[in-house]
Amino acid sequence: MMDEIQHLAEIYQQLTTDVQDLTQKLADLQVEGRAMKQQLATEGHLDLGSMTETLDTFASIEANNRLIDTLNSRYDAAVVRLAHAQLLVPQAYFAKMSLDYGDGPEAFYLGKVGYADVDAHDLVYDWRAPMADAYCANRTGATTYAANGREIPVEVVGRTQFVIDHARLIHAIDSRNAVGDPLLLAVLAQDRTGGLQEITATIQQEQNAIIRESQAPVVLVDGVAGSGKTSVMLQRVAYQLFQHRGDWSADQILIITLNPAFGQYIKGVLPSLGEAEAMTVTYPRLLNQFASRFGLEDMYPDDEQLAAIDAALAQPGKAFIGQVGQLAWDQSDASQSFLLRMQRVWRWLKATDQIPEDLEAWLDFDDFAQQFDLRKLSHLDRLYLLLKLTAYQQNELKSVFIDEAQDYPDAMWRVIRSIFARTELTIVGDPSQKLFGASVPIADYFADRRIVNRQLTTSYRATGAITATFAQYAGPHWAGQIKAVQAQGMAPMTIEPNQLAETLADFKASSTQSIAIITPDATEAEQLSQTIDGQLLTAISQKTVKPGINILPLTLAKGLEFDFVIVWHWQSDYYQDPEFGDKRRYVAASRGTKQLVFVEGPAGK
Ligand SMILES: Nc1ncnc2c1ncn2[C@@H]1O[C@H](COP(=O)(O)OP(=O)(O)OP(=O)(O)O)[C@@H](O)[C@H]1O
Repeated sequence: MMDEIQHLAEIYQQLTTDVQDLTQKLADLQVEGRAMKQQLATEGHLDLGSMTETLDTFASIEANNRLIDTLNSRYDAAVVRLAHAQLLVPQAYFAKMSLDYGDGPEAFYLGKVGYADVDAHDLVYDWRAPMADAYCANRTGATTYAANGREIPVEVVGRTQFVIDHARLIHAIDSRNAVGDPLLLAVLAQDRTGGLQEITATIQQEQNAIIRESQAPVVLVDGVAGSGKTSVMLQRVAYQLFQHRGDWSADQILIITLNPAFGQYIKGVLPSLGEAEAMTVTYPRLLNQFASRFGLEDMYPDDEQLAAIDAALAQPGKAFIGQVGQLAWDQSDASQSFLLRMQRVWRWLKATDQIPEDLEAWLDFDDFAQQFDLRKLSHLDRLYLLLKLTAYQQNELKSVFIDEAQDYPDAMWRVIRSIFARTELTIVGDPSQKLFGASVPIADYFADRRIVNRQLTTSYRATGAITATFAQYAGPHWAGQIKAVQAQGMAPMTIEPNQLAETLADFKASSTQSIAIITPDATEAEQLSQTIDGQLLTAISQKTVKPGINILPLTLAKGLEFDFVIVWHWQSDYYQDPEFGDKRRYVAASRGTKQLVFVEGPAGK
């Protein structure tokens, strides 16, 4: 322990000194940059007299450009180094691995980002580095890890977890002697302040496998409530950015979320991992972004017949539906599908520079509908048809992440499959949390791509008692499989509506704890907010969950979590629905981490 206290003191000292030095260095580089620009401006006349002078002038411009480039890259490197040092100051590392590559044990400290001293000696290793896999995968003894396509043999001799607060070493836990995972339990017992937190220091083995999955372009994760699906998804974003550093940037990653409130809830996780925020978008918004590219108007995601359009496109080609390209159509193979023939026309139009200005005016949508016995095409139908016929793909995005996958309709998967045909996809969901609509077999949409399926069955979020309660409603998909890691805690209670105020007072929640009152719908949330002093969250507001009381409908509470959860009108028709009742109860009861209260009613039911 003394050695570790000493080691931390040295690293902490180095980090804090570096923060000061780098801050100064950046200021100096800025001054130097300004001075250089001024100098170049005064020297910058072009001497284009004789041939030799011209060459000299060009050579000196070249040399100056190189100077500016060097200065810029020194500046950029200092910015990154400063950001990393600042990120590590509060917690320089969270674990130590002793690895033996054949010549005795060597210590490797793992942190949120890697950090080296000026002589390039690694002080802290990035948790995403290949050898850190042996730690995150919880391996001991002789093992291997993959690096640069090779399997590296190594013996994991020791593993220590640390709880660190700046220069203070609070705990050092030797994982070989520890019972369970004390650090995980300590982290899970913390208050929920409103936003999701990164989980780097306590990533579990089955989660690590998903975060680091690199074999297949499509990863489908099916996980019980509170199993860390969203957390794993965000850690995987950070992992992919690290794997492809220098190649991918955060703006090439897209996260599709069910609602804007959820986008707010996950905001901040990636920056806390030292990465830039990824883009988040809801499905309707994504559709509208594509629509505007094709000059189409507002999309209504529900107004569609995409399955029928796909079926029509697969049929042999009938009559041509475009204003230009008749010749290419006539020359195409009539035994081929309508889709292939139209795509051929499109390629020909492109090759001959005849792409019509207004794509919508190019195609006769009514003709198409009539040929294949379809209803009049909606805006979304038209967009989809245009996407398919022009073989449009969004290749600027490298990786797309979809959370709460079970809640998206068939049409969304058809669009996603089509536009992201070459993009990596990570899709996470829980079939038992489906609150509405027909269930869709997601894997079927990606049958032509390599898919890896993974399951998460341990629930981390809640106490044992809460987990056992929501597990009752988990349905056949998870029957008997849900495991809890936390202690039993308090049994859920049931109260009368008139006991609500008193129950809220009893919580004595601290200022960092969050309470949710979950209602069947937005109207009831609004009504309750008139008598209860709390923040109202509705589908249209983009507010974030806050410490204190939040009043919100179940559809918005999805994916979020709170210290205390009160489920309002537990006996309403909404929760008794023969098809979705259990699923709604499962989602509602799985939102709380510490305490769960059911409010009876409405009266008479
Ligand atoms: N390995 C871990 N270490 C620490 N905390 C974890 C870990 N895994 C999950 N958690 C915590 O458990 C809670 C649930 O995680 P998360 O919200 O990611 O689960 P989920 O599967 O997306 O849940 P749901 O489907 O119910 O919305 C979060 O508070 C998260 O921080």
